[in-house]
Amino acid sequence: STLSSARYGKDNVRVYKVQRNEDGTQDVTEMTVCTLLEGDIAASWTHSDNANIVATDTQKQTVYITAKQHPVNPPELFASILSQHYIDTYPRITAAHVDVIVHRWTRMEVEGKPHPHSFFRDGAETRVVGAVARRDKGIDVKSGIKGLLVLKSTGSQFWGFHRDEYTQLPETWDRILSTEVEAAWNWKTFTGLEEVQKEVAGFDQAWKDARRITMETFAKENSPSVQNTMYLMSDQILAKVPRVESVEYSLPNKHYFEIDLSWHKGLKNTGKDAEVYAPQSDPNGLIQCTVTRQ
Ligand SMILES: O=c1[nH]c(=O)c2nn[nH]c2[nH]1
Repeated sequence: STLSSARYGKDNVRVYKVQRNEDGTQDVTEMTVCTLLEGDIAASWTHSDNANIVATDTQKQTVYITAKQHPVNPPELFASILSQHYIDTYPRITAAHVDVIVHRWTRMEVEGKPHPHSFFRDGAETRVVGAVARRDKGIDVKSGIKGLLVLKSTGSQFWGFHRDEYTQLPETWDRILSTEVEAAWNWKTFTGLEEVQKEVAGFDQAWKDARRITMETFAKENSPSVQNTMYLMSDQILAKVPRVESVEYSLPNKHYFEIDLSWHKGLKNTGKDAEVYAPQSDPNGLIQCTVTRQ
């Protein structure tokens, strides 16, 4: 046998960092980090030789120390610093993958004012980042949104699709549309940390733009399909963020089925009379795309 590929590290490293500001307010960041290393490490798999293995526990400690000694925001900067650390520190490591999931702690409004040090978790939505530092090849950064659950009660259609003896789905010009947004945008490779540092303001702006574009397009478009709507979202993000080379969406179609209640005294609850629906846990549609610059 031959070892065709290998990477290893520590997953689910939970990190919280507080920033105590001059004005007495405090900011918090909570993330879950995964680091995976590649390089001249095959001997650990094939010859029980661990000489070049940076232990996963060492990687966990490195996450904590890096979070203490460097900014954790924007997550693209933190992930890039952490991944580049492995290339700079361990000659046998050739690639370091760092994935960061940032959880939401939204500042509370108390008596009409932002509270200096109290926050709440407004949803399972996360901001996600993947950074890969490769020796002598720069740093690739992928930013994204996960778990943003949205629904619209109308303004969604699906008709004109192929019909044959397997097709039961009726065409619709007015349906509920719900999805859990997974979106990502890939940045042009950074030559190194200096170039990442120059983009720091751009990372937060891009995340705000991508999140706004996603929700605005979802809300405003009378969607002819999930496919078309996600393409319009991607196109706008590419137009807004010149340094992004491609945009990816993966959108489950979380169905809400009409319930025919006509068996009960002729109760009308389908078509234009539909008001009570059955939300479906499964199965779900899944629509995916990658859109790149022309
Ligand atoms: O937006 C949609 N796209 C599809 O491909 C599909 N198939 N069934 N329902 C659907 N809705």
